[in-house]
Amino acid sequence: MIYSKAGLVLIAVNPYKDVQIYGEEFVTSYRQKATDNPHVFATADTAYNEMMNDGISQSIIISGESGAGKTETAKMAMRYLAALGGGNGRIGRKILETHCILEAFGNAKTSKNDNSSRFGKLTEIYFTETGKISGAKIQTFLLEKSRVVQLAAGERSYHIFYQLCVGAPPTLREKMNLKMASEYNYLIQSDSLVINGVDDAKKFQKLVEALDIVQMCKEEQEQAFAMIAAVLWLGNISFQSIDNEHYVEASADEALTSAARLMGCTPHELNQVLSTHRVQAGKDIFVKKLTLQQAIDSRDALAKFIYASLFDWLVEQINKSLGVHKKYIGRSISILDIYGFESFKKNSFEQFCINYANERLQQHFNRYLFKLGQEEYGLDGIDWTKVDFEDNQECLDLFEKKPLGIFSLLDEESNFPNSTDFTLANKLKQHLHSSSYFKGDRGRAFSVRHFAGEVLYDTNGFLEKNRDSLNSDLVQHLSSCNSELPRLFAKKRINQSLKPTISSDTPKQSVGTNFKGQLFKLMHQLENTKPHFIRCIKPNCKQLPDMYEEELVLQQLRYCGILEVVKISRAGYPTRMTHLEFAERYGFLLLETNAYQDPLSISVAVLKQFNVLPDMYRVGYTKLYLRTGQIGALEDRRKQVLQGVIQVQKYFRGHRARRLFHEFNKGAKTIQSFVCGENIRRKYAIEANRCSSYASHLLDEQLASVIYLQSVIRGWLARRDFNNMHNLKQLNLESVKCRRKVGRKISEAKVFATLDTDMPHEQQIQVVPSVMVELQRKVLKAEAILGQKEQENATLREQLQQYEARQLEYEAKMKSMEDMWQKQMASLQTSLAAARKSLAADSNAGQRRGDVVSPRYYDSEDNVSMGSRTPVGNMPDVVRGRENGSLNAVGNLLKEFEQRRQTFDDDAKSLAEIRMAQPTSNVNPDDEFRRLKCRFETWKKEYKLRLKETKARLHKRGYESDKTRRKWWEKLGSRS
Ligand SMILES: Nc1ncnc2c1ncn2[C@@H]1O[C@H](COP(=O)(O)OP(=O)(O)OP(=O)(O)O)[C@@H](O)[C@H]1O
Repeated sequence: MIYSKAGLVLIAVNPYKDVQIYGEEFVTSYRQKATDNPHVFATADTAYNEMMNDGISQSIIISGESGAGKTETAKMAMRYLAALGGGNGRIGRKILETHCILEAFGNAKTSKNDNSSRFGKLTEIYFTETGKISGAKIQTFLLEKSRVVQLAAGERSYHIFYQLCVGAPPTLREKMNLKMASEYNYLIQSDSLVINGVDDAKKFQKLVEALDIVQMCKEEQEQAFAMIAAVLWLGNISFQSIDNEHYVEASADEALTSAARLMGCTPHELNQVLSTHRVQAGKDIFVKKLTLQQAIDSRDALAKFIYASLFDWLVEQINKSLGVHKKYIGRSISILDIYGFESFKKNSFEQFCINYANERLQQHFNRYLFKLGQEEYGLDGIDWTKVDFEDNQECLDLFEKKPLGIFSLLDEESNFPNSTDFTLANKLKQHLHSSSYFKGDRGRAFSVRHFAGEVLYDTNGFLEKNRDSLNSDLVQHLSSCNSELPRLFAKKRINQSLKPTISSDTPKQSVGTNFKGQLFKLMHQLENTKPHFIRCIKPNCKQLPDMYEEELVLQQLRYCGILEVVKISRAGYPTRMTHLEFAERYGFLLLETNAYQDPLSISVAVLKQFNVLPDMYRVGYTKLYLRTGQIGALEDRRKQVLQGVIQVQKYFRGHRARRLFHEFNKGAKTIQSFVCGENIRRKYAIEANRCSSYASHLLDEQLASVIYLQSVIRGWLARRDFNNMHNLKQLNLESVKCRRKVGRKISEAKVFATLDTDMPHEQQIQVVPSVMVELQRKVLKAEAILGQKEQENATLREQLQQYEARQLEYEAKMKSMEDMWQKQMASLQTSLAAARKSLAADSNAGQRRGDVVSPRYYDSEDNVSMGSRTPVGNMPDVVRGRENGSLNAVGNLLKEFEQRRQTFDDDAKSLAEIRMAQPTSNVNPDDEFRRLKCRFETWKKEYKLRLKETKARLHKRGYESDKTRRKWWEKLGSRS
């Protein structure tokens, strides 16, 4: 087990081997709280849950010596958080891939750690309200750039140099004129080019993949690799004396041309900037040649500047890729993985800064765990015996105090133009010798008593590194290069130098002051979060598994204050909660909830109910303080009860959901049945409409067929019956005797059947032959048919009688019409005859009197006039001649009358005949009679008119009638 807990601090011992405790099953196990064994996952889980529950940003502060496993632990914590708040998965993966990039460019092999982080790193992971990762931001601190140009024995430069040299594809190698690592001066300073068990080529492939994942385009990747190659080629630039004064210029070789090409300038330009220095004197600018050392420093400064700028640019690109929308920034978990405490044989400015950073972190650790906690006891009225701890405030003062702190003195000395590392060492010794944490040493050295041990520093290079001055010619040169990145780096540097300083008198911020400011900012940031501490312990100095150097471990535990943490945890009350928080969290566990009203009494009642001994907790004015392990029982019970509640809720909700489901299901089915019914009814109505016409047509056809069949069958039956009857008749006639015999035989048989039981049954059947049965059946059938026929006959007879009656009726009508006709004819004839007679008589009288008789108008009532014949014989003779025409006209009328009468008589007779002959004829005699009568009436009217006209004409011609005639007419009138 590599993890253990000391109070609130997780202790992680580096196993230096794969311990198989970081798999998915472990993530799930801690996520589901299936286990609560100390683990980095448990710490990350606590941080995540506290962030989600309390809405407060959290921090996981990982500290320990170099090689103690801080970076690995930070990676595991991030992996767990990525699994918890993976979001869409992409952002989580990106965060994890950043390790690969930053390790390649910011990690190197040191004597303490094969993969030592040479920069500090704070990764802030942002979460949404729902706990999903929304983005991240990486903050880096003070990259050890001296490593680019200077290596200690057994150490390597940054991994990327070796990875590029061995892993770059041929096209890239050709483009950058890349050689093997052993051909570059910067890399061969130490004898260590490879790391055991590490494949740099493979690492390069992984790096390219990671760059792809963080969406760095191939062009940008190539530009970054070109800068790495440029740094390598810069290191290979050599200088040669050009005069007796030892001024130098760069050798015009492959290194110069390659470096110049990669930077986007000419070899001449590069040579100029590396071997000369422009000095401004008033308005004049002088070009000062550089000595060999100055040229080398200039070259190395350029290489360091390019590399450090490239590292910052990479971090910027990564942050862009992990960028998060502002609205999501609110809650975060920050993971701090800062370089661990370092103590080498020779410690330089870098170690000085790194160890100062560790002092700051230790101070944060002490403040949170010892100072604040113990102060709080006093303020909250808890009886507490103070636990002593190693407070590093004095050590920090040694670094930070103004004006006599190391940083202030360093800055002061850095600003003196004639100062050297010696003058600096002397100054420090002079001003700080009274501090118990400072000790001056021989020559340029001094030592500081850090919380983790005493470290001897060599001030060699302190001033130069603190100044970090870059020849403005170099910056100018970079800004005029054709390549994009050198121009960008120069621009940034120019912008930084243009930034206003605190006052115009104060010089540009030194590296030390800048770093101090960065750390202050970092601490302020961490103070706004709830910290979770992880202390990494290095089990041995040989980086070997299963090797435990007790002394080394104890030293680390002691130095970082773990023993005090344990002491405080045991004596103190690490769990603290306000009364309200406690009552809200555990109050529901009380059996009698109504008995207590205020949070304090609820809290105390809960503690009593769970038998927490009075020694195990303290009640403060505002908070409850519990000893280690006491809250566990309460938490367990709470978890148990909550699980029970959830279980009950689950069943209740399940039941309610099921009931609702059944109700909805029933309702849905009812609606469905209605809808289905309605649909089917509608369909049926449509179908029925469509079929009914077809069915009726079919029915008609079937009916016709049935009738036809019936008629055929009936016809056949009638014919068969007729034939049977006919045959029967024949049979009757021919076999009267036979029948008599048969009848006798039957009666005999019947007698025998009744009397003679001896006679066999077969014989009895023979005696009643089938003929008899058949005959009887036929007789019955014939009788039935006969009855039917008789019925039909009776119907026909009845119909005949009806026809006859109607015929008689018609005949009677005809007769009466004929009679009337005859009468009218007779009357007309009589009228005409009388008219003729009277005309004749008038004619004779006229002859006798010799005067003219003027014609007279007849009465319009012709039927009256027709009742008598005109007395033609009485017509006067004198006018007879003239009257011949009139007589002719009368004759014509008479003739016409005769003809017409004949015609009407004929028509009437023929109609009567038709009626008699064809009672069912199409011709309707009644209608025909009516039409005939109509015709006759029309003709009669016309005829009367003409008769009247004729009379008038006669009268006009002066054919005066005499009294007789007038009398005749009057007689006619009286008769009517
Ligand atoms: N949990 C672990 N399991 C297995 N190996 C580990 C673990 N932690 C650390 N190591 C091993 O120890 C080495 C050093 O760890 P790491 O780089 O994390 O140390 P560090 O404290 O970050 O050092 P530095 O301060 O120098 O960066 C790793 O390369 C790895 O081989």
